[in-house]
Amino acid sequence: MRYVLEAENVGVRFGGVRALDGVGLRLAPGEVCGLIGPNGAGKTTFFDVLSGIRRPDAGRVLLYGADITRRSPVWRARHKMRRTFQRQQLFGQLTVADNLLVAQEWRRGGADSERSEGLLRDCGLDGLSGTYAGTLPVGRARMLELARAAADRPRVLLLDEPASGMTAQERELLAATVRRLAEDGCAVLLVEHNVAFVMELCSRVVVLDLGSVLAEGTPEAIRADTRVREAYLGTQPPAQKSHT
Ligand SMILES: Nc1ncnc2c1ncn2[C@@H]1O[C@H](COP(=O)(O)OP(=O)(O)OP(=O)(O)O)[C@@H](O)[C@H]1O
Repeated sequence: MRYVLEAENVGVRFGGVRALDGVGLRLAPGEVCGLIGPNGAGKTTFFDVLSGIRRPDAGRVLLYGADITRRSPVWRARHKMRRTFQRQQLFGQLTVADNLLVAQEWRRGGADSERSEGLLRDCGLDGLSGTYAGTLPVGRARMLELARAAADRPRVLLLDEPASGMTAQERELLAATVRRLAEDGCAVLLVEHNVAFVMELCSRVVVLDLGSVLAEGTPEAIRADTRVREAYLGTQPPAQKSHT
């Protein structure tokens, strides 16, 4: 099996805090993998390491088997890795269509209007291409972030809380779009507090706790894992209604 993205033994310290300690993860092409865990487990720090925003104190990150640990976020983006953030990072003063155009043209790749139109349709944004991104309601803005991240046909997508602030209907659209991207071969890793959403969408789930991988497996195996229930799932609100 040739993995798209691999993390080996990743460690990050903030002073005396071990944010990550010996974390490993492998993503296969076309896989949708969920990363869950309690607040402070290290999920965002791990995303920062994978996307090149933070250099780990230990361990390596590999893209198609090549060590990219010291490569910049821009280098990674050029090599088809894309990430979204917990906080929205859209160009609010540009239209929906121009947000996608920028995502395609920044590396002088040229516009791919067919791709843009397809994504806008998939993301429920057709008809809004002339709208300023800054005026979109939160769920739509999140979908635009996904569309923008996907505009340049990434091989790896790292999505940080993509469903937060979305209605149930928007979450369905999000799930369908992520599935479609994965069917095209893109490997997707998503951090998400809405566990029901993760369990529904992902074929594999990794649980981080206190900076280490506590468990990894199918959604069924993770739900049944006593350690996961004790560390995390037991503390989840019933049916994750807090994120509707
Ligand atoms: N810049 C920083 N300086 C110091 N400590 C930090 C920094 N960033 C994160 N930490 C600490 O590292 C640990 C992991 O934090 P991180 O934000 O990665 O967790 P998380 O799983 O993403 O949490 P959340 O679900 O709340 O977003 C926590 O103990 C946090 O307090």
